[in-house]
Amino acid sequence: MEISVSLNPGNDGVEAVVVLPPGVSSAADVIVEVLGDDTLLVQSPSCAQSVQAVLPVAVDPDTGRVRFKRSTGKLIFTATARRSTLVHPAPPASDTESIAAHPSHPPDAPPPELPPTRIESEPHAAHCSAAEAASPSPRASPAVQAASPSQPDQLVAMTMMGSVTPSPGEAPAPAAALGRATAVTLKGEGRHGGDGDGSSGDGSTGTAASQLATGGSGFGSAATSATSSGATGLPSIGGGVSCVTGCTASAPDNGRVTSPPPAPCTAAVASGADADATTVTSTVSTDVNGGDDDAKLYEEYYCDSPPAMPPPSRHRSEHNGRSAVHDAADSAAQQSICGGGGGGGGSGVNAARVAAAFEPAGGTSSRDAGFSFTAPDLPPPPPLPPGLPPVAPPIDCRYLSVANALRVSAHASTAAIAELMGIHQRGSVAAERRKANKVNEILQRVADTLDAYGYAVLDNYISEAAIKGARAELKVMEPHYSAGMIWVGKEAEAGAQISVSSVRGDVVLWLDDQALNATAFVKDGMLADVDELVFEGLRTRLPYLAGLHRRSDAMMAIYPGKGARFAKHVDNTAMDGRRLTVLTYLNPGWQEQQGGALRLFPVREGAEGVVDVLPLAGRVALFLSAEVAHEVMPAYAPRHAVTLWYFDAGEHAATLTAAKVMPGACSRPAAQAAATALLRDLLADETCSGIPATPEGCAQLGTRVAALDPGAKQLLAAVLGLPSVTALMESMRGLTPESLRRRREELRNMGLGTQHHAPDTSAHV
Ligand SMILES: O=C(O)CCC(=O)C(=O)O
Ligand SMILES: [Fe+2]
Repeated sequence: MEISVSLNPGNDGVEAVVVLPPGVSSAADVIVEVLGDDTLLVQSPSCAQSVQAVLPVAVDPDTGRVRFKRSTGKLIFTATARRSTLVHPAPPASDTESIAAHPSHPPDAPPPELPPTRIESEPHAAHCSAAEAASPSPRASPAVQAASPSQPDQLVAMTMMGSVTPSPGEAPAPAAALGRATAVTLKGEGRHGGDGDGSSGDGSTGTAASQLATGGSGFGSAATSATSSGATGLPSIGGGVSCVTGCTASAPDNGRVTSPPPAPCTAAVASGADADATTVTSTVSTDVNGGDDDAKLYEEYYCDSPPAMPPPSRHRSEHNGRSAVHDAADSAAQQSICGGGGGGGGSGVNAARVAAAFEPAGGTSSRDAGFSFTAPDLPPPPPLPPGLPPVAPPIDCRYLSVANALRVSAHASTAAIAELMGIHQRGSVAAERRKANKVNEILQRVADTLDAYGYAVLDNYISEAAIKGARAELKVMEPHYSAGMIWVGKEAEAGAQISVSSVRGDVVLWLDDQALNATAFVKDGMLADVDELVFEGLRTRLPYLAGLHRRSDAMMAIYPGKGARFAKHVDNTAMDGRRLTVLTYLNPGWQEQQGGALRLFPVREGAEGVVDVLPLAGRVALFLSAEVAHEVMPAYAPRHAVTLWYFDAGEHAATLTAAKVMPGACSRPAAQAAATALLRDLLADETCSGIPATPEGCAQLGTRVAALDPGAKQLLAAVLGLPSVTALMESMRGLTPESLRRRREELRNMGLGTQHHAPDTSAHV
């Protein structure tokens, strides 16, 4: 007999009844985890079985509880629903021209009706019947309760590496000033070497920044005000990370409204334990990921990524000794934590811990009871204008896509459709006017949406042909992708650049304009259209975008699946010039159960506080870089996206000027490597760090820190948010086993790292 799981959705969460196979007689022999927030993983190492079941509501993994009912021999897992709102694709525009471009939506088919807080979903292509049976209909989907505002959120300071593309006529930034660690660009020698080290003394601006401090429990007992990381002082892309407690508290409780979550396709209806519950059974854990290519990519870049199957909960090892399966999983987890060898800068850093070395100093925002989302100098965002739905309806931009297609040859097939649609009638004044009006109307809707909500979702903006072509072009470049880098440190120049896959699990490739010339679909079919949208469509319509003058290089990103994610962050907390973040998704056939949603945390009063945006092919998501916190939910299939940031001329110029006048701290590669290696050991799990939380361990740590060269010490101090090397040495002297342990525990509790998705199993009986 196999493990089977019956799912019982309730109004405020879900209950899963797990029927154990014979021989498994205690909860202690079973490991229950939540993957992402909607997949339950039940493992029985003793009988080498595991089952995944897609939960009918997204749950908050931290609320998960497992009870064992001796009377029935069943495990009962319960978790509270997470409140978020999934953005479903925009329905096709109802105008006949757009409809004509949708062979699947004949002109006489009425567009689906829109409920106030969401967009009706187009039916999923391939639902398993089990899923259908197991899940309530979207309309019947229960409203779920608000995420607990008391739940601690995380604050991480990190900055993504990046680069900017100068405007035409503008001199490119000097290579050293770019400060990229492993940003790889296919072309452009000199500017885009693999190790831009930023060592030439470009400093960080120290301009507006979130107040971060180390807190009192570990290193640096004196809370220090440290400047949030960012690409301050650099044309490289920065992004401080602020996660905010209570960000959803004021939003109306509209619930997460989703389509029926399809079960993994190996699921089958089984006669379950409880007659009144639908049972979803599967014999093995399923992996919706793609094929060998992805596995290879994963292996190549993700030796420290969360494993496909999260490590077993701590409960088991604490109470029940170890089993072979557990050992294997743990060793995978440890590998994920410890990563490869020393050196620093490599993928072996337990960066979740490193990144989490920052703690919130406390409330700094007048707007929120918790922490500041935004750069402090920004005015509070305006409330949502009355009468608008709490979630910005996605805007169907197929018409724009087709109109854009007329400009470029890459769109041959959509251009043909345009011809058919009658908008490509050269010489017809009426047609041109009609087209211009229509384009204007859609662009205005985009601008109004962005203005009202701080974000906008555009569906079908990039044509299928362009997506297909771009994917083919990018496939060729895949060997050049490398792990996404983040800055960890109070100042971009003083922090370490490390690969932190548990925080940022993508691999990226930066394409500057020169490299883009080697592409057709990416450049002309995609990015030209996005530039057009921003510079022509939005810059003229929104006053605070009027200063947009250039954009970053294109950051092509792949999340290889296996739970790769990007932790919650705000792109620009350091006033580095970035005003608008634009994401383009390239994932045909993306399914909800594959995860990978862009989760937005808009802060407009009256708007829904959490919105999930699936990375659907052709979809473009825009948001204000300094306002909207966001994260990429764990992706269980390869997820392709392009990120562009658009810079405000004034803010950007100030950043660049400051970079020139403020010589930075040391970021020489050797110092960085040494600091990063120590950080890894310092913050990694005790089991693999080699620095136990004992008096000897603390002493050892102190000795190692003392032995670092001054540059490395300076980096370490910066990364830990300490004001000086002296403060670092003091904090080492004051370190106790208890404070070291506590710090590590805090890091775990911050939700980063391998324990993130583990429900609390302490209620085992
Ligand atoms: O890929 C996404 O949806 C978001 C990526 C992101 O947050 C970033 O690149 O800063
Ligand atoms: Fe971001």
